[in-house]
Amino acid sequence: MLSVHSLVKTFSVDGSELRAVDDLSFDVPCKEVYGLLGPNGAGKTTTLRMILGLLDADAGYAEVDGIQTAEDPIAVKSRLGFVSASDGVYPWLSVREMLLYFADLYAVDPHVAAERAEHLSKMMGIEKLLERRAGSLSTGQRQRVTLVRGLIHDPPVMLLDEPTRGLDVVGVQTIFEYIEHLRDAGKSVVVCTHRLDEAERLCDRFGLLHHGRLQNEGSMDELREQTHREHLVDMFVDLMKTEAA
Ligand SMILES: Nc1ncnc2c1ncn2[C@@H]1O[C@H](COP(=O)(O)OP(=O)(O)OP(=O)(O)O)[C@@H](O)[C@H]1O
Repeated sequence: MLSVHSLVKTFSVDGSELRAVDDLSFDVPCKEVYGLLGPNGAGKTTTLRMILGLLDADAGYAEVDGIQTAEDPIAVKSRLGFVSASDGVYPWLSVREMLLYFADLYAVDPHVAAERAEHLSKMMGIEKLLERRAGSLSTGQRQRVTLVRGLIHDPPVMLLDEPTRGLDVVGVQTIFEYIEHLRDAGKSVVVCTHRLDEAERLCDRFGLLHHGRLQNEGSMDELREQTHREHLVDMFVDLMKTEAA
């Protein structure tokens, strides 16, 4: 279970204050896929960075299974998996070496890690790539490897930042199956994406973020009731229009 409580982050930009995340709260229980959605600059990545403990919040906190990021960052990190479209790989390691290296960083028992690497690699269709140098992989292959890497310590909470960016249709389908697997495995999942059509199909609940604030939150049906709009894309256009007016 992931809980975010009244998170605030302000940056100093060109001598003025920019409130990137403004009193943001949301919960993601087990077995739920939560779409944290918003236009460019809405505050999604800043929120993820605070949850991960990579950035200190000015106020508020994130909590994983009852443990606050600021109180015990290592315990929280061990319960979080993070996959971003901009993740790099260690080019000179083989895929297997890299997976086992990450497992070791998370203090996963080597036997468990070896079995998990095999199992997850089969699930994501990368078992034939295990001995390949990571630097020689295509974008889509690399993305699959980072998805496996994010799960190697079996975290209860997964954060996915633009997981389908740069992928072909088969790659996108793989991500969909991966997210279904995460849900079935009882994990709390946060997905940030600009692909609103994909988000509609994938997520159980949504938080629509604009200027660091949650403007609407709920299931698709609840959002429709709140906004009188059928699809996320129209809800977003309305949000942007409010700003322009
Ligand atoms: N280190 C920083 N210093 C100053 N401003 C920052 C910093 N990081 C983010 N910002 C600003 O905070 C705001 C929110 O940025 P953030 O990256 O969280 O948005 P986002 O919703 O992830 O956007 P995108 O969809 O474009 O990735 C933006 O206006 C951005 O310019």
